[in-house]
Amino acid sequence: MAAVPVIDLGQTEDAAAAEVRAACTSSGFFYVRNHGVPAPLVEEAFAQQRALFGLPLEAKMAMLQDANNRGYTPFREETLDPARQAHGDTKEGFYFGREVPLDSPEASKPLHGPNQWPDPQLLPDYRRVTQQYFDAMTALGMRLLRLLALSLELPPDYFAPMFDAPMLALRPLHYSGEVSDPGAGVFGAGAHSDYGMLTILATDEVPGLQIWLPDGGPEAAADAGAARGEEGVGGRWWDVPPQPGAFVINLGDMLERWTNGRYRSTLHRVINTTGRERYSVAFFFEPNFDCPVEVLPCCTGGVHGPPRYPPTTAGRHLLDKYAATHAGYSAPPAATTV
Ligand SMILES: O=C(O)CCC(=O)C(=O)O
Ligand SMILES: [Fe+2]
Repeated sequence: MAAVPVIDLGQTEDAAAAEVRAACTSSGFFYVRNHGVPAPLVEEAFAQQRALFGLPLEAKMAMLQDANNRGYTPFREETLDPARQAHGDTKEGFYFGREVPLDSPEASKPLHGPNQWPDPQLLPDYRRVTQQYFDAMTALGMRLLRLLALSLELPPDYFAPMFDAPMLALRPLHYSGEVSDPGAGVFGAGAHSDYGMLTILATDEVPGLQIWLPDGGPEAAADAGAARGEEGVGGRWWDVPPQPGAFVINLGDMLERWTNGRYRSTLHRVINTTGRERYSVAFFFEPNFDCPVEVLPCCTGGVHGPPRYPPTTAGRHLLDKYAATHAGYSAPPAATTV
């Protein structure tokens, strides 16, 4: 079993779903190819992100991350693994969400609102290209939802109504050339698991992404069932090398919770071993803010055991996670969001 298998989305949904199930219950990461997102669109989107990060610092600081989690996060602002990091991640990033106009009723929900787009005089094509890429990621996310549902032996459209007003975040990232030093607590991105349901990641050709798997690799992870490995104990970091033309898909904590731990939200990190700068674009694909997240009936009882998590909502789950890792962010109290 490859640590991170490549799944061909050109095959039948049933065949792809079987491979998705194997990946989700073992490493929690897989690549997809034949995904239908045109290569020139990915290239254009990367060119626009490079231009965005190339703007003067004042222009980026003018777009600083707002209360809805949209905008710029400077170098070292985010500390994904506070216990092991000497300082924040050696990366800068932006968040762009689903565009929600201020006069829309949705704008009153936390994490919803208008985006902070760069000045069109500086980057005339940025918004058009990035929105097109965002829409392509959304469509791919909807396809992956069908495979996930089938992989859990649910009807293929099971999750669709939970994604009719989804929380979506495109996150271009730029890692500096600073070489990481794990022993000294210096990381491109500290070890973390993603918060939400699904992440669709595109990277450039510079390596750096790693996942934590127990000794014995993905088979051992599958055998461990819902038990989560702990960094430093009985496992090691495995490289997830760039694969031209493919996206890296991984599962987040919300899906792990929904599946009662059957599907894995795997610890991962980015280290710089080359001294080169690196660009990646993550897309976080999450359900409607009010969507209940409660252990699925197919993942409890019998061998799956009783529910390990109390019910929550997608919005509450994300707000709690953001508050734990962003220096400048504090979640509104629970009473205002559920
Ligand atoms: O840049 C990467 O390869 C990974 C980024 C990541 O893990 C994240 O943004 O959650
Ligand atoms: Fe991540």
